Amino acid sequence: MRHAEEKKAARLLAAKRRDSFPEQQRLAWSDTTCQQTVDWLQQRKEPMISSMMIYIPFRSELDTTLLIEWCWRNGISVIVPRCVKESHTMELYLLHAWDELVPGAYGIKEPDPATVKRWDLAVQLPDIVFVPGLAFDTRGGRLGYGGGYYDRFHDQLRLAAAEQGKQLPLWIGLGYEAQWADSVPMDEHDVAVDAVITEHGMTRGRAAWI
Ligand SMILES: Nc1nc2c(c(=O)[nH]1)N(C=O)[C@@H](CNc1ccc(C(=O)N[C@@H](CCC(=O)O)C(=O)O)cc1)CN2
Ligand SMILES: Nc1ncnc2c1ncn2[C@@H]1O[C@H](COP(=O)(O)OP(=O)(O)OP(=O)(O)O)[C@@H](O)[C@H]1O
Repeated sequence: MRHAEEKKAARLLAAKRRDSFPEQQRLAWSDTTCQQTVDWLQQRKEPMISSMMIYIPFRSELDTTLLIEWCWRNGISVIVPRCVKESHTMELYLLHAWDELVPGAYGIKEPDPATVKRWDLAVQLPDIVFVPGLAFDTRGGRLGYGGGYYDRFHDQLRLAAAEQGKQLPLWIGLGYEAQWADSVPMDEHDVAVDAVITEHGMTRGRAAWI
């Protein structure tokens, strides 16, 4: 990986910065960002989405609670990942309620695999994937925790989309304004986000058409 050391340093800085904001401030930004996302979804001309994949926040990440609850109220399927540490891959589940979550890898809450229904990518792709990040740049660069989970997951999506003759889901970062970086180091395997939504609204990366 060309940028391994540079990314490691950038991760430490970005995590420290994100952690430095008081929780109440982060929650207020999170709620506004969720509302910005709902506004964007509602003004889109294309057919209404029927499913989205979204992360359950941990550490000081942008809190997705309001967006998830809005989806539940509006009949949109909420697909949540579960980390498989051994392979650094993610399994998907269809989440209906908060009590379906249990503590998982890295302390991230995840769907209880014993009781929650699996979501099969070979049957249906999510319309949108909302991705977490430590930092973003305006060209779509995204800095993750370094597990390669979302990059590997994107490979799976590409395969499933090709098999089904479908378009790839929109790949959208959620974060605070304070998480913008001048330039995030990107390696060959890194997938750029189509857009980033913050408390100030949506910034399109390469995808001006969204
Ligand atoms: N909410 C959420 N879920 C997510 C992610 C995420 O960023 N946010 N991930 C996005 O990919 C994956 C989890 N990735 C993770 C990768 C590493 C560490 C972690 O604790 N790393 C150590 C350093 C490890 C090392 O370098 O030895 C650390 O940060 O202390 C946590 C999560 C999948 N699920
Ligand atoms: N598509 C892939 N297939 C195989 N290995 C990959 C893939 N993408 C990333 N990796 C490996 O995963 C490791 C972490 O990559 P990277 O630092 O880009 O993660 P990240 O994007 O910060 O993390 P995440 O996607 O989990 O948020 C690297 O060792 C990289 O080589």
